[in-house]
Order: sequence, then structure tokens, then C-alpha cells
Amino acid sequence: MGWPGVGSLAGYFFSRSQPSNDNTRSDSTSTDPADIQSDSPLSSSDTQDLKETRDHGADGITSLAEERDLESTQSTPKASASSAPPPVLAVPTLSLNGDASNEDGTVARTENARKDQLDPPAVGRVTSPSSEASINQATSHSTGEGRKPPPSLSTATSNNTLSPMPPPPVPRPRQTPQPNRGPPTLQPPLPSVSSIRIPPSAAASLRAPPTSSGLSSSTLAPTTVKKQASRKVILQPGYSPLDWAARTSNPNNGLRGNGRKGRDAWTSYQGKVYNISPYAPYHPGGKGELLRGAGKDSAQLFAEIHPWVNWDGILGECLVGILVSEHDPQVENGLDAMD
Ligand code: HEM
Repeated sequence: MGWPGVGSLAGYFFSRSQPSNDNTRSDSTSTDPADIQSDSPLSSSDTQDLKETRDHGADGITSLAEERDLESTQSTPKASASSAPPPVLAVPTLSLNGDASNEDGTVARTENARKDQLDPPAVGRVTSPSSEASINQATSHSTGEGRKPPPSLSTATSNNTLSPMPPPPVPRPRQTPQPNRGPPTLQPPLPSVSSIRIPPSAAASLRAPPTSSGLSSSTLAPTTVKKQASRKVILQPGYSPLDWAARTSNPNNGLRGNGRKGRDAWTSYQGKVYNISPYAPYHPGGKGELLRGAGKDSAQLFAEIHPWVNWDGILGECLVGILVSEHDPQVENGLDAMD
């Protein structure tokens, strides 16, 4: 393509860069590249592209132009005579009102608001809710109240009430410190001298209540119960509880004795008869204490001294028989026959 084609291409881009000028075809006659570089608002890169289009054919020029149009729409918007919207002269002033109406309506309401600002508002006037709200919004900046007469007071409070987001409350001035007033509530009150005590420990519940004198050296021991001295005896070597346990574990221990009329001492406990003679040297309370129950029932003595002791666990191997009444004639005859 020759110079006329390059000139028409330059005119096309020049017309795109100047949307207000509708007479684009008049510039298409300019074929001087110098005029294009000096008069057109195209950048140097654009002119470089124009130079490159001279070396290509018609199809190449068209494709480059389309690519440049695409780049221009993606990077920097350029105004065009065909798609440019009409210029907006008025700037919307009610952008914070939240009204989604068009710009013309906003401008109209703004003008109405200005008229209402000039004229005193009439009470009971019929207006639409949206226009009323916009008027109140518009007039609140100057007069403070929309429908009420112009107030004589300060308009700061009315502006605060009509704003969509109320400002934070005004900090109250601090009161003068009162002489008898205590410290702030977050700080615990200072304890008095009488309330300063040692914090209670975990063993506080086990202690006896303090006496009035408060001179007791040990509060763990109860003061009303007398502590009895241990009546345990020193056992002979080889007669410890473990030795007794070892002896009872032997099946042929012979702990039941040799017969009713032997030297062994028997006692009864819960309806059963036990031979207590083998256990006498092992009894922690001594032989004498154990033989206090010989020939009779030992349940009461046993329960008074050590009810926690497992009788059957210790004397199970010393069981002689079941206790029966001596007054039963059949039993008496049977026992005599055994003798
Ligand atoms: C029947 C009359 C009995 C009397 C009067 C008697 C008396 C006593 C006495 C005074 C003590 C010493 C308590 C102390 O001061 O710690 C004692 C301890 C003991 N007795 Fe007897 N006892 C009798 C029967 C028995 C029997 C039949 C057994 C076994 C079944 C037995 C097993 C024990 C044991 C294991 C202890 C040691 C308790 C301990 O370590 O806390 N006692 N006995």
C-alpha cells in the first residue's frame, strides 16, 4: 500500500484520539509523516508502529490496528467519538445517602433541597419518602433539621442523630476525686489488719478448730480423745506375722490340735470353734491377751480391741468345728460318746 493508505490509517487513529472532532475524514488527507508525529497525540511507540505498518501489506496494517485497539482498551482507556458518554456536568453530592437512583434524579433532588434550604419548610407538606429523606439529609448539613423550623440551638447534636453511623460518645470529663472514695473497682480493696491471715492449706480441714487460748502446739491431734499407749508386745524371733503366714500355708501344719481334752485352748467366734494355742506366740498383743478368750466366745473382746483384724484370714487353719449348744441332749450324748 502506498502513502494514501498510510495517511488514511493515521487519520483513523487521529480521529480515535480526538473524540470531540467528528470531522475525521478531513484529516485523512494528510499524508505527511512529520505532521502525524507532531500534531497527533500518539506516542512515539505508536508512530513506530506506524512506521512498521509501511513495510507490511494491507492485511498486516489492519491486524496491527486491531491489536493496538485491543491493547488500548485493556491498558489505558481512550475516548472515542462513537462510544463516549455525554459529559456529566453535575457531580452527585448525595453519594452517602444510599439512594440507587440515577444521576439526574440526584441532581434534581439536590436542587430541590437547595430550594427548601432557602425557603422555610412548611409543616404537613406532602413529599415522597425518598425525596423527604434526601431533603433532610441535604438540609441537615446546613440547618440541622429538615421539617422543623430553623433551630436556634447548635446543629451539632442534630447532625449526629441523622448520620448513618453515629460518632462515638463524647468522653465525659472526669469527676473530681472524692476524698472518701475507694480505689477503682478492678483493684481489690486493701485488706484490713484483722483480715490478714495465712491462706488455708490442704490440711486445714483436718485440723481441729482453734481453741480460745490458741496455745496448743499440735492441732492435728484431737483434744478430747486420749491416746492410748500401744499394748503390743515384743514377739520372739521366728514368730512374726510372716512366720505365722508361712506356717499356715503348710497343709500338714497340725494347727487344729489333737482333741477336745488336749492342752490347747479353744475359743469361739461367730458360731465356730478355733484352736488359739498355736497362734498364742504370734499374737501381737501377747499370749495373755489372746488367752482371755479361751473357753468362751471372743467376739466381744475381739471387736473392742481390733475389729479391723481379719479373723478368718489368720485363724482359718485353726478351725476345730461348729459351735453347738451344750444343753442339747443329743449333742451331749454324742460328745460323751466321743470321749
Ligand atoms: C480373744 C482375745 C484377744 C484379745 C484380748 C486380744 C488383744 C489384743 C491386743 C491388746 C492387741 C494390741 C493392740 C495394740 O495395742 O495395738 C492385739 C493386737 C492384735 N491382735 Fe489381738 N486379741 C485377741 C484375739 C486375737 C485373735 C483371735 C487374733 C487373730 C485372729 C488377733 C490378732 C491380733 C492382731 C493381728 C493384732 C495386731 C493389730 C495391729 O497391729 O494393729 N487377736 N490383740
